[in-house]
Amino acid sequence: MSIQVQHLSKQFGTFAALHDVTLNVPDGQLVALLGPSGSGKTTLLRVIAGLEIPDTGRVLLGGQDITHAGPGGRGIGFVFQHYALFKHLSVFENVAFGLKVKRGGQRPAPPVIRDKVMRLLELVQLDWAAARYPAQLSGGQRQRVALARALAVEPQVLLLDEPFGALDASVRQELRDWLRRLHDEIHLTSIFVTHDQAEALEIADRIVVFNAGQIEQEGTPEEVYDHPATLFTYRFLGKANVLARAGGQVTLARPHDLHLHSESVPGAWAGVITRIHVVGPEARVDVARSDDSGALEVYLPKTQLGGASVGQVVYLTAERQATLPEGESPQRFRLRS
Ligand SMILES: Nc1ncnc2c1ncn2[C@@H]1O[C@H](COP(=O)(O)OP(=O)(O)OP(=O)(O)O)[C@@H](O)[C@H]1O
Repeated sequence: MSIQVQHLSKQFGTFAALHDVTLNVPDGQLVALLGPSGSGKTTLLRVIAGLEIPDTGRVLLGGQDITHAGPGGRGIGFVFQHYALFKHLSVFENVAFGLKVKRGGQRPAPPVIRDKVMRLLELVQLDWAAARYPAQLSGGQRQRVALARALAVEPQVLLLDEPFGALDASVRQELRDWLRRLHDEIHLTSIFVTHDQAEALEIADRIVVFNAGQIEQEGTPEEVYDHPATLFTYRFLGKANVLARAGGQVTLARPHDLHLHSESVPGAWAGVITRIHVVGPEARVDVARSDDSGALEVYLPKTQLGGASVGQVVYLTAERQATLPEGESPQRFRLRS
C-alpha cells in the first residue's frame, strides 16, 4: 500500500524537527530515510505510525487520509532499534502476541495462529527456536523475531527504525541481505531509517536524504550517489576529496574515482604519498598535493598498488568529478517525485 506525506511540519517547542516534508512511497517499495542524527528521520516515522501528531500536513495510506487516526487502526508494523521482545514469553508467544490480543471475532482460532506463527518463523529462519526465550537468542536472531512479530498482524506497511543499529558489523550485513530478500519475497511497502549510507545504498529501492528536518534529495541509490544535487548529499554519501574551489563552487571527487600515475600525464595534479594503508582487498593512499592545496585520499585495489611507497612523487587524475555550490544547500532538490 502506498504512503504519502504532504507538507508535514512538526515543532518541538521552538525547534522544527520536520519542515514542510512531502514524500511519496509507491506500493511495494523499500525506502531508506538517510541522514545525520537529529535530522528528523525518526520523527517522520513516528508521525506516519500515528505516535506523533503533525502540526500541519497530512499522511495518506493507500490514498486515504489517516492523519488523525489512532496508531492502532493504521495497519502499520513497527520495528525499533532495540528489539522490545517480551522477555517472559517464548519466541512463539512473542510472534503470536498481536494475534492473540485481537478482539473477539477478529482473533483467529488457535490452530490458525499456530500455523501462521510457524510460517513466519520459517520466513525469518527461526522455526527451530520457537520454544526458546529471547535471552537465549543472539541480537540478530532477536531482531528477526521482532520482525516476525511485526509481520504477524499483516500490516499494510512496515516501518523500521534503525533496525540493525545495535548489532555488530557482520550481523548487520547478514540482516541487510536478509531484509532485502524478505522484501523481494513479500513486497510490503517499507520505510527504514538509517544513518549508515552503505546500508541505504545496498538495500533500498529509493533513498531519501534528510537534512535539518527537510528532504535534501531523493532518488534511486544510483541517482543520489552518482548525481548528488548538493554538497551535503555528496559528503553524506561517502568520502569527498576537494579538488578545487572557485567562485562559490567546489569540485569534488570520490577516492575510488582518483587514479595514481607514477609519471606525469596531462591535466594531472602532482603530490607525494604520505601514507599507504591496506584495508582487506583495498589500498588507501594519502597524497599531499605539491601546490599545498591539501591532501587527497585515493582508494584502489591492493593488487594495483604496484611498487608505490611513502615519499614517492605521484600524479593524480580524476575519472569522475562533481562541481557543486559551496555552503548551505541553497535549495532542496528532488530528482523525481
Ligand atoms: N519528543 C520530543 N521533544 C523534544 N524534542 C524532540 C522530541 N523528539 C525529537 N526531538 C528532537 O527533534 C529532532 C529530530 O529528532 P529525530 O529523532 O527525528 O532525529 P533522527 O534523524 O531520527 O536522529 P537519530 O538518527 O539520532 O535517531 C532532534 O533534535 C530531537 O532532539
